[in-house]
Formats: sequence, structure tokens, C-alpha cells
Amino acid sequence: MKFKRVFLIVMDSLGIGASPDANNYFNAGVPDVNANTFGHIAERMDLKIPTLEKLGIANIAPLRGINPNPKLASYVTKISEQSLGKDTMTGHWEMMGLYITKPFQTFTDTGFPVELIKELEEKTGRRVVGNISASGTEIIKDFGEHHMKTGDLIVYTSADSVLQIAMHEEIIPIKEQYRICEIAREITMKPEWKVGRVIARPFLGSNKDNFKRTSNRHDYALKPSDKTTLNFLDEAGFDVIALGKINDIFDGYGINKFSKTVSNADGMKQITEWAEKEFRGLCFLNLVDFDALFGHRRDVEGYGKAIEEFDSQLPLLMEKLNEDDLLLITADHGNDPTYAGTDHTREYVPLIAFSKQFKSGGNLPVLKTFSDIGYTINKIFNTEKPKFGKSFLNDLK
Ligand SMILES: O=P(O)(O)O[C@H]1O[C@H](CO)[C@@H](O)[C@H]1O
Ligand SMILES: [Mn+2]
Ligand SMILES: [Mn+2]
Repeated sequence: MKFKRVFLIVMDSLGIGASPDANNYFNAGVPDVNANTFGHIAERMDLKIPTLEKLGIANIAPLRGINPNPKLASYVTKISEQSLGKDTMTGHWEMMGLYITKPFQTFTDTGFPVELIKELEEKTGRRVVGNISASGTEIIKDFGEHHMKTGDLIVYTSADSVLQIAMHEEIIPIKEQYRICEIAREITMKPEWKVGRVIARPFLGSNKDNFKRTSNRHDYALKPSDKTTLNFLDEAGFDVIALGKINDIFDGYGINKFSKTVSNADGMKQITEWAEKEFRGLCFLNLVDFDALFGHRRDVEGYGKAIEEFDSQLPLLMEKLNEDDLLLITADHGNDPTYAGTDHTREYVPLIAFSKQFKSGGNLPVLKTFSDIGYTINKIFNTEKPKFGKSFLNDLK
């Protein structure tokens, strides 16, 4: 089967059931063994997702109120993760052919070391407040007004390998916020402080009751530890188009065109526009709202509505696809909004493959690594392939 373009959509955090190693991962002390992001949302809400239903989302795992499609025209399965870690970078890097065997440095229980904070204060000329593991929306309620008076930096982390700095856009202009984060990125390149990402978390509002984060968030990730599927495509002259957070997640490595998005809906609009353009290669989109606005906030209804909104935007994208296009829909980890804590959950992720070229459809075997996605993409374009993963291309008929 030949394809000219691959469209890969990551529904950030939309897992579909605890993975076999979920007992090694925790949320507020509770092992992730009973997590099921999609399943639990479907249990709590009457989801209306006709397009995902037709594509076979309930052929992957049971979802209350959603029927398996007996006449599948697409291929579906679920995939477990091999890497040690359940964050976004780990998930996406594995998807593109890397295994993370040494988890990124975290400071969840301790906050950042005094020396690190001191260096940040000296280099930015500002004091630091917070320095704890916190929810981003809660910590701006706690320190936002103080920050507005003093210009102190609200530094916090989470269960992920992140150093996040919340700053008010009218107190510290966005350019200066980015400069501060670049300083923090440089400081945290030291091996013992090497967090996966430094993240600028700008917000607006006049007091703790109306602070709201803006879409000027910017992630400063580490460069991938090795070449990925993206590099192999780029080096072979294919288009590698990154939409939403993708460029940040790979620190631009192997990407030759990118654009940010302000919301899931904007991401779907942009990928649909790309479907109407002429290109040859990969268009790779991350839909972060599922995770950032609803998963971490444990907002079941918000999450469900976001899935419905995504579902309603899929038909237009599918309509614009050509015969020789392949659409892949997956996720990077779970974030069950009904679960303990506020962090990601270790889960299988769904995989849906759709093309107008398919003569039939069905269930693929359960895949053991996200790398099968990248490997298959490199196989499609006949380029160098990652060390990990295998191709499911021959299963598509
Ligand atoms: O609570 P907020 O600031 O949204 O943080 C979330 O966003 C970060 C990056 O994805 C993660 O560390 C997660 O905890
Ligand atoms: Mn993620
Ligand atoms: Mn997250």
C-alpha cells in the first residue's frame, strides 16, 4: 500500500485502559492499575461521538454507550508504552522511535535544590516563590497577587520532569518571560538538574478569582537523545510539518515546518488546511487541551465535551483526504479525570488508522511499543528506520 502523506494526530492524554505495567506508576500514592481515561469518561457521560464510533473506537475497548462497528473500514488497536515514564516527551519520543530507559529528573517531593533557585534568582534579578509541586491553576491563585506586587517568579513543578514559571503578562512582558525561561533552561542543563522541560506559563487577570492562563505558554524541551523518525524523513527530503506542541516536544529536531495552535479546535482547523495543500511527508499534530485543560483538572465533563468537539471536526478533515493519504489517531499517555491525584495515568493508547485506499478494516494485534507508529511511517516513505518498533504497514489492506 502506497501513501504520499501521513496525518498523525495525538489526542494528548486520551488513554484507553491501564497498561500491564500500571502497578509501577502512581497518582497520589494510588497505583494506576484501574485508570481508564476514555472508559471512565464514557461511563460518566453520554458521549456523542459518531465519527470515532464509526472509526472503531469501541472495537478497541468497551466504552459505555458506544457500539463496536461490525463493518470496520479502518484498522484499530491499542498500544502499550515501553519507556520508563508517563509524560508527554517520553510518549512522543517513543512514538518517533526512541526508548527512555533513564527517566527524566523530577523534583516532585522536594522542590528544586536551593543552589538551582539561587542561580535562577541571581541570573534573572528576581526572587522565586513557590518551588513546590502544584497544580498550575491553583498556584497562581496562591501567589499571583504577590507576584503582581513584587514581580517574583512563581516557580513550580509536578509529577512530570518540568520546571514551570508562572508570570503575569502585564507584569513581565512575554518576551522577558521567554528570556527568563531560557535562563532557567540553561541552568537546568546541568546533569543533576536536567529536567525534560522548562515551561513558561503566562497568565492574565486582576486578582486570584479571575486569573486565567493564556495560550502564550512556551515549552523549552531537551533535544531528543538520538535521531527520530522525524530526522529520517527530513534528511530524505520529505516535509515534516509540526502543529501545536510538537515542535517544542522535539525541540525542532527533524522538523522543517511548524505552527503553534491556540486550542484543539484550532489544531484541527490547521491540519484540515494542510490536507488541502500540496506536500509529501508527515503532518503531525498534538491536541493538548484534553490534557492541560481537562485531564490535569480532573474535569470529566470538560474532557468529554472536548472529545465530542474533536469528533465533530473529524469528518471535514477526512473528507479533504486523498486516496493516498493515511490518517493515524493516537495518544501519548493517559490522564484519567476520574482518578486520584492530578497527574498522568499509565495506560494503553488507542490507534486508529484510516485511509480511503483501504478495501477492508479490522483489529490489528495489540502493539507493544509506540515506536511502531514511527517505524511504520519511515517504512511508508522508505527511509532509514528507528532502532525500535516494527511496521504494521503490511496489515493494512
Ligand atoms: O498544572 P499545570 O500547570 O497545568 O501542569 C501540567 O502541565 C505540565 C506540562 O504538561 C505538567 O507538568 C502538568 O502538571
Ligand atoms: Mn501529553
Ligand atoms: Mn500533562
